[in-house]
Amino acid sequence: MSTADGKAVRVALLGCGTVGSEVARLLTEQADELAARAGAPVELAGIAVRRPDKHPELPQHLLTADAAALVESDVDVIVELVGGIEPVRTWLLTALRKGKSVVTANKALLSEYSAELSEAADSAGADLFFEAAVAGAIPLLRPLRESLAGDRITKVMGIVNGTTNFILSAMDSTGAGYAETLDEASRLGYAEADPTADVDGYDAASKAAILASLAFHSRVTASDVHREGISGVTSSDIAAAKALGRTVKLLAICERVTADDGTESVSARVHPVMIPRSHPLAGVGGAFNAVFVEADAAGELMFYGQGAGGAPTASAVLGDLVAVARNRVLGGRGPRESAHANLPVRPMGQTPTRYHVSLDVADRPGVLAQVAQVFADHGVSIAAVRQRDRLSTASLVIVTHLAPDAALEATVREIGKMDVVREVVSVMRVEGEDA
Ligand SMILES: NC(=O)C1=CN([C@@H]2O[C@H](COP(=O)(O)OP(=O)(O)OC[C@H]3O[C@@H](n4cnc5c(N)ncnc54)[C@H](O)[C@@H]3O)[C@@H](O)[C@H]2O)C=CC1
Ligand SMILES: N[C@@H](CC=O)C(=O)O
Ligand code: NA
Repeated sequence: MSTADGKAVRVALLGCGTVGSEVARLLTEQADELAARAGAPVELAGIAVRRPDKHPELPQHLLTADAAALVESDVDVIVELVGGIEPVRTWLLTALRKGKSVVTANKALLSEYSAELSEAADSAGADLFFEAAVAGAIPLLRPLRESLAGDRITKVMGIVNGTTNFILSAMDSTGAGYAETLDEASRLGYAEADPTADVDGYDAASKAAILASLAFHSRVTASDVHREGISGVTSSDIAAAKALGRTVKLLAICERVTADDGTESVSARVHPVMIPRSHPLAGVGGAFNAVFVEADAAGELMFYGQGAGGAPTASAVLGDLVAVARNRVLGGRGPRESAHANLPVRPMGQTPTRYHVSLDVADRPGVLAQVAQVFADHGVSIAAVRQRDRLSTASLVIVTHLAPDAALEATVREIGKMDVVREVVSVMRVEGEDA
């Protein structure tokens, strides 16, 4: 299997859809360049697809529907671009246990099974690389794992799902409808095979789990991540945000939280937020992704670029493939995963957040005081209040200071039941402003 003797690095490509077809194209078109960079030819030895008869454009002698057999064949590296958990998990474990390296973009799999996959890679001395799994083309996982390995990361926050950002950007700028924008995102190759993974926040939650694990040297799985998608974001929310000079984004937020007694935990969450239109994340449109990283010594860093689509994602896959090939040529392997800190995950209810609450209330003396009292009863401090009168109704906008999320949720629940409250127009968490 070793290629230290200068033999070609033989690659099995599993899946040749939106991303896989671009990987196959780049591997073929840039064969000479890649060989020069890797130190040996990087040879496409086989391509597994569900229906080989549907791919007249691909070299027919390489095609197979039997991915398991291709994994077992004489190949050095598996590039997995099929997606989903099984049978992919079994294929990749088989490959790793036989010492074959793996490059994958499969965040759904990694966010639940990275411990098992990394252990298999470690035991066999193989590489397991997945830069394409988070924020597509943007080099983000390698900087977290390698460049920032000597620093102490405190926060990773950003837009990590292109499909939902594409939809929210369109709703904000043109007022376009939700369904038509989602169809367009699927047509452009941004959405997952089942787009509910995007709109319900599962895809972003998987990415948050991968980011939190790497940033905080701990094991965070997708099921540890608090998840809310964008299907509940209404035109009232967008309008309420606009009226206050804010916009709505779906963010993944991973934080190191230090309790009063000094103990540390990790908070990982995905939900829609209002951010000021002047915030750098507010200007990130379409399927672009952007991620802020805060570290003790480095300060603030921002990573920006194309987070979805065939060619951008293929760029990250090819980068990993060249790294794996180089390691094969030199006879070593790349940096391992580190989960030594083993920090616990903090429940969402105990995570400090801030809320924006927009209400229509009866325009009578004392109503504002009654509403404010409910916040006080739950220990929630108000940062700003704005009131506008409209005939017998007043529109009230309240922004809180930081408070445990459970206290904020309970406050909003109680306010919704008050007689003087005609309608709870919009409730959303706020980020990117001084608390
Ligand atoms: N499309 C995008 O923008 C991005 C996708 N990803 C990830 O990349 C992976 C692939 O995504 P896409 O290319 O969009 O998917 P896709 O649906 O376009 O392609 C999937 C490919 O897998 C093949 N396949 C499915 N079942 C198979 C089986 N049992 N045996 C052999 N081949 C099989 C299909 O024939 C197809 O060629 C997924 O894990 C996805 O989450 C990651 C980042 C961005
Ligand atoms: N469906 C994903 C693709 C990239 O990971 C997205 O929309 O971001
Ligand atoms: Na990336």
